[in-house]
Amino acid sequence: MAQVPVNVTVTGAAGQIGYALLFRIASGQLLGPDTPVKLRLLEIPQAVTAAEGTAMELDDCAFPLLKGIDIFDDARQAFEGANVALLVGARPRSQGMERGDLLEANGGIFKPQGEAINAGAADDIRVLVVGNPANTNALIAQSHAPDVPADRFNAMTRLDHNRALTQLAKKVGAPVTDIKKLTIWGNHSATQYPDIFHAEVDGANAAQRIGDEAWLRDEFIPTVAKRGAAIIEARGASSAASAANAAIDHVYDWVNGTPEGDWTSAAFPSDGSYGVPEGLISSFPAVSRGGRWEIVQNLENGPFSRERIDASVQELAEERDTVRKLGLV
Ligand SMILES: NC(=O)C1=CN([C@@H]2O[C@H](COP(=O)(O)OP(=O)(O)OC[C@H]3O[C@@H](n4cnc5c(N)ncnc54)[C@H](O)[C@@H]3O)[C@@H](O)[C@H]2O)C=CC1
Ligand SMILES: O=C([O-])CC(=O)C(=O)O
Repeated sequence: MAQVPVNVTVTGAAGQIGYALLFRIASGQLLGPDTPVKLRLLEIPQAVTAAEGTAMELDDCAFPLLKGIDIFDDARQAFEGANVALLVGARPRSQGMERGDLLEANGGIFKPQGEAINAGAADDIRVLVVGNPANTNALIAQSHAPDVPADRFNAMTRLDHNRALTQLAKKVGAPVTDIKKLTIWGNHSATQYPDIFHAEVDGANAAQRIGDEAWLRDEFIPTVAKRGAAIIEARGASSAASAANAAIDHVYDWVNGTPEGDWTSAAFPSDGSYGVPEGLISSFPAVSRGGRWEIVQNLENGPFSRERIDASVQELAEERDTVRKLGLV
């Protein structure tokens, strides 16, 4: 029997990540090679024509799995019947903008989008927020969708995870496929904590194999945490293809499950595990089973890790307090 297409809504569809993402979704890489998709693109009115241009190119690829493309400048329409929503469009930080201003500006985007998801998305909706500040934008959207289970709102830390995989693989001279059980904890920001204490290189503990805390503290962690800024510096624009790739990885694993014997990193509402206050959308070591994320439990975190997890979680709590004061959550 022919499968019913999955509705995938993408916001910021005419942006750089959108351009790198849409062709991969349409070719089957988001949900798998047997799942037909319909794209629902949301843009601001000024960028609708650009989105139409991308839609023309998508048509010109004749992707067998692509069963339709609709373009909207209205969130209610764009999220109608959505099964998967990738919230990429966001207000970038402009010069002189304080963090509070940025959070407020993004509240104007993510609050109505959360309401629109609540009003019209499909019962199985899964939302991944990519637009920065991703964790708190996800919290804003989630808090305006009271009828949707909170754990359907995720923020993306998979790009940080993938960055950490490659940095560690290069250090030990192993292929990335030999690295398992890495974790990004906390916020998708410079306070994030990439943790290799539980990671394995071809089955051996990574931290013990490297045995060099100075490298960990002074090279690995800052390289991963500040990679976004380094890309902006080098490229003159923020990461786009790698961000799109991470969004594909995140949703693919969420829907299809993570491989046995490994875990990944994803940000979703805390259940209080590892001392992260309940409800904060924080990154955890996570496996996906039956279409739901589960936090990997019972990892022992020493003082080096604890201090860094706490600092990033503290930043998330401060962002939550700021948006609370603004009446956004
Ligand atoms: N979580 C992560 O790991 C990463 C997050 N990002 C973030 O992703 C976001 C998008 O990045 P780019 O595609 O490079 O930006 P971009 O500026 O090229 O594209 C953003 C698009 O969003 C659209 N947009 C703005 N407000 C909208 C709204 N209310 N509804 C629908 N569309 C709207 C804009 O018109 C624009 O086309 C940024 O916030 C960036 O910081 C980027 C890289 C990694
Ligand atoms: O800072 C940005 O806009 C880009 C970003 O999140 C990243 O590359 O991790």
